[in-house]
Amino acid sequence: MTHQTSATPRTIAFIGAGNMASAIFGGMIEAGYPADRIIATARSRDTLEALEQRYGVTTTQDNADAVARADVIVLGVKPQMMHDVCQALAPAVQERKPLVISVAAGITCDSLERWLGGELAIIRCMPNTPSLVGVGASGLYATSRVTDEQRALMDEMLTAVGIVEWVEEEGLLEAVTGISGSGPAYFFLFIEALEAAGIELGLDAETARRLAIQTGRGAAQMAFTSEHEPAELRRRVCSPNGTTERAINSFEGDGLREMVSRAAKASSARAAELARELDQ
Ligand SMILES: NC(=O)C1=CN([C@@H]2O[C@H](COP(=O)(O)OP(=O)(O)OC[C@H]3O[C@@H](n4cnc5c(N)ncnc54)[C@H](OP(=O)(O)O)[C@@H]3O)[C@@H](O)[C@H]2O)C=CC1
Ligand SMILES: O=C(O)[C@@H]1CCC=N1
Repeated sequence: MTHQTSATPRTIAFIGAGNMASAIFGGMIEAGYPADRIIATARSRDTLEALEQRYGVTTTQDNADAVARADVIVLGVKPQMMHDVCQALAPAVQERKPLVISVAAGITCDSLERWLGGELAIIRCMPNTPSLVGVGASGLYATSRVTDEQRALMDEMLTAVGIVEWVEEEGLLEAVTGISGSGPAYFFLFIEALEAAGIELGLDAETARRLAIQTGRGAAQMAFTSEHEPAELRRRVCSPNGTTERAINSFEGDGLREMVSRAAKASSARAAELARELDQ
């Protein structure tokens, strides 16, 4: 990871360093970001000790202390915790005025700004867990106080762990949630189902799992690198009147496309619902 936008890497405090936040900073460190510029907070000492050991980051249970030392804060607690965590942090945030990034599903910039005491540069981010292996996909929205330099810093942080798509309307982050935020789970489910089908067809569990995972990996890699669109790649697997055609017809007949559309819309709608439920 290069640091063209800043001579000295910024100190970044991850408030609530759970699955998602640690996937981001784990990926950043893997890409070369200095671990001593990352502060991670959580409630339990066990969580923090595991993070220290695995990534070499600085840790503390004191969120305000982490904010006091940071140029950028990444809020990574569950949406249901966000109000209380922000209210407790408001004095430290107002004193330091860091760039505020939230990865929480649903919670709007308006709620965050109100809970943190106002007049802040806020970026809302919808990342996903494959950031941990450098293949993340993040959607980003910035409020009007965010400077070009802060956008560039955010790009630098997240392109180290995957692709970045900025959206110009905050509401579109709910669409991003339904596609790429929740999306890894859809693909894991498909792998689980393919593995189970392999077992039903007589393969042993280990073989079925290895074949299912490698097939998902190969298909994604081909879709990513090929000059052809996914539909063309699919057609190239289907020999006329062959085996794949039977399987694809079975999926189409069972309404796979409609199922995927309903699932993505359900995730997206839940993000909007969380925003309404938790705005206070
Ligand atoms: N998981 C995913 O795929 C994605 C998640 N997100 C968003 O990321 C956020 C976190 O989700 P996820 O990482 O899965 O959840 P986790 O439960 O793994 O992480 C939450 C972390 O917050 C810590 N925490 C809780 N309360 C406090 C507090 N008061 N002060 C400091 N830390 C605290 C917890 O610490 P402790 O371990 O000590 O309990 C835990 O480490 C959510 O808002 C979610 O919407 C966004 C995109 C994808
Ligand atoms: O399930 C959730 O609510 C979070 C947000 C997107 C992925 N995981």
